[in-house]
Amino acid sequence: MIKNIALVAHDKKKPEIIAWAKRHQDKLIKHNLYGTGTTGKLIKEAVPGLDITPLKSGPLGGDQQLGAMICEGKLDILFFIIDPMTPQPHDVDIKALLRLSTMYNCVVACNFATADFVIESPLFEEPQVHATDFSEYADRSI
Ligand SMILES: O=C(CO)COP(=O)(O)O
Repeated sequence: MIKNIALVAHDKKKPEIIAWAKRHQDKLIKHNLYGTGTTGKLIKEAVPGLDITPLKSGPLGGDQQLGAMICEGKLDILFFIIDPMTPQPHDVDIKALLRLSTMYNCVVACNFATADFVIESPLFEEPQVHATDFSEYADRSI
């Protein structure tokens, strides 16, 4: 089952996500890949086999673009490697992205331990089963 997958890492985590993507390229290559601008560009340069569609850079709206994809059901898995020790100018966008991922039951990995679990899971190749139940928001327009 082909999935839509996003790869994102904060600056200090970029060398690690490049190495991680290289290590898992045989699995990633079978899916539609997206990345925030800088992360996507760096992975594409380092791992030319991976055809990543670049969005805007995170601080310039890329995180928001991913949030919009999640709302529209266009993203299945988000590898979002966060640097917890560096303040980010777009902290509100990061929070918004994590909130929407939670809301829409999108699979999210914020560190490499979880990223490994997700990519090694037998469910990685299976159709997504956890649709969000919006019945409690029936009074809202969805
Ligand atoms: O800031 C980011 C995620 O919050 C990542 O953006 P870049 O990939 O453009 O550096």
